[in-house]
Amino acid sequence: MTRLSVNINKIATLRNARGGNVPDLIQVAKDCERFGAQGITVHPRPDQRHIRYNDVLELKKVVTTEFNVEGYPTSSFIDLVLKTKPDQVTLVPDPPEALTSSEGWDTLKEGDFLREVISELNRNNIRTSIFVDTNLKNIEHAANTFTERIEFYTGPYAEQFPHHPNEAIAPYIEAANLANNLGLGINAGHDLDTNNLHFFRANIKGLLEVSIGHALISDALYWGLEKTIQTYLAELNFSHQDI
Ligand SMILES: CC(=O)[C@@H](O)[C@H](O)COP(=O)(O)O
Ligand SMILES: NCC(=O)COP(=O)(O)O
Repeated sequence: MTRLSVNINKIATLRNARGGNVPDLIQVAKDCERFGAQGITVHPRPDQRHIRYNDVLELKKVVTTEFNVEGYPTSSFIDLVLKTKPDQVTLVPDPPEALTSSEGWDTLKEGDFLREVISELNRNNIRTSIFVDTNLKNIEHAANTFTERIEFYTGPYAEQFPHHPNEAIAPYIEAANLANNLGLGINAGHDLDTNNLHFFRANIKGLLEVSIGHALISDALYWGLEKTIQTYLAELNFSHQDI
């Protein structure tokens, strides 16, 4: 089964535009779960332009599904997640000024750093996932970092999919096979949407979780949040009633 974790960064972007509490991030997280989401993802960035550190702490109090916090492991991020104790932390190698995530870890070069951070999270019973591209060397070395899971950066897949779907998925199939052989759990995310999700899910063996924000929240403007979440769940091959 592939779980859908809804990334609610964009709800915070909208809220922050006016300085008040509309839309209410906490209520949206609860409603995503009520509509069938099996997880909530947030990615607090250093400038807190969307998710604020306090949001993470408040969300922890209400999220009853899997709570996944993504980010670059600065000392303040590590302090935050140790205090919050989410179900999963996804480590992403974003520089502070990044517009959005656009690459995975170099797991050889950053191996010592990742091992140190992941060991600390493991000691605190927090599952880790690390954001990676499909370079097989990066998958191989990911297995030496003590991480339980990897998250495939699916931006390049999403970009190529409309023109050459088979070419777009090929490196992910190969990387997923290697990850499965190495015993790494597989998550995926970035620019997944209703056009490209089903094909990705159908081709990647052992896909445990997708986290989706930008396209899903944009679709919700037209279809409403409930119908949108139902639609994404259907693309993942199971419906609300089956959960
Ligand atoms: C790791 C990843 O792909 C997502 O967290 C994505 O970067 C969303 O972050 P933004 O909402 O800040 O673009
Ligand atoms: N980990 C990926 C994520 O949470 C959402 O990415 P996107 O759907 O906003 O591109």
